[in-house]
Amino acid sequence: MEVSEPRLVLVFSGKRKSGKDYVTDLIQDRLGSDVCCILRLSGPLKQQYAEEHGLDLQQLLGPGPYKEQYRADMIRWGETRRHDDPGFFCRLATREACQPVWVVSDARRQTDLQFFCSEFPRQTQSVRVQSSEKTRKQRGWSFSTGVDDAESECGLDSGVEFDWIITNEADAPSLDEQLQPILKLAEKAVTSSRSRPPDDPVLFL
Ligand SMILES: Nc1ncnc2c1ncn2[C@@H]1O[C@H](COP(=O)(O)OP(=O)(O)OP(=O)(O)O)[C@@H](O)[C@H]1O
Ligand SMILES: C[C@@](O)(CCOP(=O)(O)O)CC(=O)O
Repeated sequence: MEVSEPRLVLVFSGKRKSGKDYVTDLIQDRLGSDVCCILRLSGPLKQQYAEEHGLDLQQLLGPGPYKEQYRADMIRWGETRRHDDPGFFCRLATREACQPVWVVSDARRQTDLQFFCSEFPRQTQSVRVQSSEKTRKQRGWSFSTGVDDAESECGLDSGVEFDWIITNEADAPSLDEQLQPILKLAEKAVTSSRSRPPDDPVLFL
């Protein structure tokens, strides 16, 4: 299914090891990859960084400890590119997206959210994934100065009224239950995209 403009853009943010990738993978699994794509703003950043530094891109993209050795430097490297053009990685990450539902897995800065809100004001919904420090530690997180106290991790801690908050904890309601309203919204967006011409943007929210 190909559309020229997304019908729904779900912009996710959350602290390291809150489970952004886990939750966004679940959404794609429930909706199917023909209608839902996952867009990682860090994807093109890591790709260029890996090429310039001779690193293993697959490991940089994965959940393991490899990427953590390079995180502080990747943040600095990305910020020099964002300095002149805050939408640089947002544009690169979205350029080949063709499904009606876009799931952006890793917004970190106000400028990331502003990009989608200004490009797709009617379709964009912000989603925060939250987990306790205890749970994040169990998933491998530990505080790192220069990372966990920097904009990359704290840029969306305040000043945003999220449309949805997902609590990714063992004792919270199941993710399927918490994601129900978002999945319904996505299904509605997909249904409306089937009944309208592809380039007719739709106000469905
Ligand atoms: N609800 C869950 N049940 C089981 N495992 C989970 C759950 N949520 C997250 N995890 C696991 O915790 C680890 C961290 O999750 P994930 O990679 O999704 O976090 P993230 O917020 O994308 O982290 P980062 O940005 O720091 O890489 C992964 O190994 C993931 O499989
Ligand atoms: C360098 C950076 O893109 C790393 C993101 O890695 P991850 O999404 O946590 O796997 C963070 C940033 O851009 O500030």
